[in-house]
Amino acid sequence: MASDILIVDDEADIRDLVAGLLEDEGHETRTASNSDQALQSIADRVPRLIFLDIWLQGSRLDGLDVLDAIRVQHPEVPVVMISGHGNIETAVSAIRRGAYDYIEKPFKADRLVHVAERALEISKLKREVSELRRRSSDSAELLGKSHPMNQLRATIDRVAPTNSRVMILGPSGSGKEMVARAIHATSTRAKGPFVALNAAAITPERMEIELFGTETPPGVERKVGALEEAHGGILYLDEVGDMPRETQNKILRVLTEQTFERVGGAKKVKVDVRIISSTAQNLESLIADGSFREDLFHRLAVVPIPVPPLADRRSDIPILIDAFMRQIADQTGIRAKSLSPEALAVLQSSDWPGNIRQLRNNIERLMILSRQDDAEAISADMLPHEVSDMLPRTPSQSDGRILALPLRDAREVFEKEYLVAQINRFGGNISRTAEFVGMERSALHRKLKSLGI
Ligand SMILES: Nc1ncnc2c1ncn2[C@@H]1O[C@H](COP(=O)(O)OP(=O)(O)OP(=O)(O)O)[C@@H](O)[C@H]1O
Repeated sequence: MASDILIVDDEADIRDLVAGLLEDEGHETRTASNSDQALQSIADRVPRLIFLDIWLQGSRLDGLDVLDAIRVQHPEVPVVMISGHGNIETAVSAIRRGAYDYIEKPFKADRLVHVAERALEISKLKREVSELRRRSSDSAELLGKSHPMNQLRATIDRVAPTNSRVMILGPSGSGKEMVARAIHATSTRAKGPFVALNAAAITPERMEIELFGTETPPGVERKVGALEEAHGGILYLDEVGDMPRETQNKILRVLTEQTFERVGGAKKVKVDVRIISSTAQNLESLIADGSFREDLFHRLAVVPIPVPPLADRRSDIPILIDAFMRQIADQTGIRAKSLSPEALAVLQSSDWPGNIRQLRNNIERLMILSRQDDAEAISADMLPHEVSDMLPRTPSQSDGRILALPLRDAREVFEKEYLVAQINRFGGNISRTAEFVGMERSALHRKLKSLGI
């Protein structure tokens, strides 16, 4: 298949020769005779493959500098260096700096064509792998039909196409990273990378290397920082609330200056990255006590997106359980089971401080524990203690039994008592009670009236 190939060489003969040989193989070629022309040509349209002369006479940058610029901006494009006779050492160091291969002048036609075909094949495979990765991350669908989830999805749809910096706020395990991935998947950067960095888990010294990468002498392998890795895509900074002050200063500098220097280097590097951050902490109180920079907060949280705790969207729990059972069955081969209405009600009534992650872990544990059991349905007494311990207690329902029953089972027995308990539990909030018991708000109102509540 015809591929767009850029040939960069200061010698017109070499440019014409390489172009001619590749065109004979059916490829399209463009040429550049110096570094600026080359960078401009790449900026106009990213080629599939680049042949790059190591010595670019009369150019602002030499071939290795152009290579560095390509590696930063378009790491997916393979670069084959063209080296003069006796330049092998430089060619080898170019490979260490990320060139795909080199050809030595004078080169044989079949060697040139072979190197080009192989480089194109490898880059095609890389594109396919990243496309598959992207699709598999897209398939991690945000589940839930509750009102808060619908609102969250609408917010994601609104912010995704913009370039605004988003801060996702919510307790641990509530799905903040999934929201960030959903924004990525529906944004104009969906084809670009999604790079996640947990700001809390990294010391300030290490943070600099992880974010900015290193500039090393030729021949020494360099670390590509998360900012460069995320070029053209999204950098997800997880747990910014736990970030040490020093790290906050460094991130603020990148956001204000839009450029950074690699560790050990002086060159300004510019990247095109959208930053999405998240925190489970209350940033307002961290700002009040001086442990989080207010200016950084305003720069990161241009659009704050709250993700509600699972306890605020209990009506999603049956959908989540069902999906997790199927996913875990697919992954482990353990047969998915159903839950008795009582077991489901207990799971729906529990408080889940660890949110969706805790729910998923418990479902996995339940499936493993009930693996040998012949019963079709998992009953309430098979639930781990961790789950029943999370049931909210009220003085009138000290054993949690009534709270644990869904409306459909409790109706005939103690409908009135059940509804009073749920209303008390949600502090008199009719909307939340209606959502929990699975009724329309107006229907619940009518029901309460008819029961004299
Ligand atoms: N709406 C959802 N639908 C399906 N699965 C979800 C949903 N939200 C979260 N999950 C699942 O719950 C788990 C935790 O989600 P995630 O890692 O996004 O949470 P988090 O808030 O970023 O956690 P932390 O604060 O610990 O970083 C993951 O396995 C994720 O796939």
